[in-house]
Amino acid sequence: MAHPPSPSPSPSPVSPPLKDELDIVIPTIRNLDFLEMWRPFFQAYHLIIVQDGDPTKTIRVPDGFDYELYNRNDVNRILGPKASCISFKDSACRCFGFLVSKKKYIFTIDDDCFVAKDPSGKEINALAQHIKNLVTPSTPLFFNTLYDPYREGADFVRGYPFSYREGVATAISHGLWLNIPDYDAPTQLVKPLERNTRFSLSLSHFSIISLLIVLYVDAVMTIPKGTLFPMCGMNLGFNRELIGPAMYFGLMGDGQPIGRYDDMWAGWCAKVICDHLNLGVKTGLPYIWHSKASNPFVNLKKEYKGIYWQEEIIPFFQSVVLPKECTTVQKCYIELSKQVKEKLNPVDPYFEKLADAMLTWIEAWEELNPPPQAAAAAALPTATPVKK
Ligand SMILES: O=c1ccn([C@@H]2O[C@H](COP(=O)(O)OP(=O)(O)O[C@H]3O[C@@H](CO)[C@H](O)[C@H]3O)[C@@H](O)[C@H]2O)c(=O)[nH]1
Ligand SMILES: [Mn+2]
Repeated sequence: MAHPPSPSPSPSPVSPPLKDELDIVIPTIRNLDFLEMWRPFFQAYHLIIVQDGDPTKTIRVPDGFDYELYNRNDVNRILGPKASCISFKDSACRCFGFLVSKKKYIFTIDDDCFVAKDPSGKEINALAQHIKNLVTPSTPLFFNTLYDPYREGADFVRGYPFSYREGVATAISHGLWLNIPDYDAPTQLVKPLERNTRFSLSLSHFSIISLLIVLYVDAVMTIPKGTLFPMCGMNLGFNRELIGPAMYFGLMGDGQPIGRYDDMWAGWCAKVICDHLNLGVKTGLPYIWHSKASNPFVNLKKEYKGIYWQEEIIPFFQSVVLPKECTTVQKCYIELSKQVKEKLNPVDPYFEKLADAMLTWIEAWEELNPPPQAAAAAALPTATPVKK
């Protein structure tokens, strides 16, 4: 008789992907009860919480999470005068978490973003999808009409050059949102009730049910080289080793003439640099459920200058040419800062301040993230987080 099959060894518990190579960065002004819903997906990972606003306020973090928390006093203590480049009273403060992290990957999420469900009703593990997006190549050089060719069940279509099929390394994974889409204030004002949901039923005339099938698009696509995009920071993953120094969220909020363009600024700078360094940016899955409709009138006050400035900022980024000597993100960023100062200063003196802050950011980045050989030599003091 054939030997009965030996019982397969009980599968070792699968370790969450990139568990020790990824930090989750959360900017916050409120208690982090939202983490309860994310617990199954986030608990295995280290969190970096950047507390904005009043540092004397205590932020409640649910038990069982491994985290370090930084408030404004910590930012000032760790960066000294360089703290001037980290925004106050704006979600832009999140980039401090990118600075102090020591991991290869970052996932950043807002505290009013919850677990969404896909059309089958299954809960979406947004973190796992970002990881998939980041560890598979991008295709910025030639558009694949079946979108992500590396996805299960897809591939490159006929006519897609084989010489391009290896793709390029993916630097950024940009996720989307159900319920409250990331609209600017004017759009939010004119469409106060619009929700991006799988569907919503509205009864009219008691007999007709109109299904508002709004956008759950089951796709991940690479943003083509040479094309900018509006990067939203609320559901965003990136490879910190590939593009980290470009993920500066600018000077926003308190004391600044503009707010809520932090992620946009970072996205425009990062995309121009990704294009120059042949790195990829993806957008699409995963979706999160965005719950908070921030006050459009307050938002309008913060973002109105950005709404007309961007009509000059976008042509600037579209015209940026980075010299071939710019072979690292830092060199690209320093060159970009020079061009910002020269070409955007006529738009508003704010851009001279922003260009200087971009340089301060790079100095801070290099101080906290020295290249390995320099670190060994200098054994620089690293950030001493509030360990919990
Ligand atoms: O002064 C502040 C205000 C907020 N935060 C934290 O930042 C995120 C986003 O804040 P919130 O969700 O309240 O505001 P939204 O209008 O929905 O944000 C959208 O606009 C972008 C702003 O740049 C943002 O990425 C989008 O989600 C929350 O975690 C707040 O706690 C803060 O740190 N400081
Ligand atoms: Mn929000």
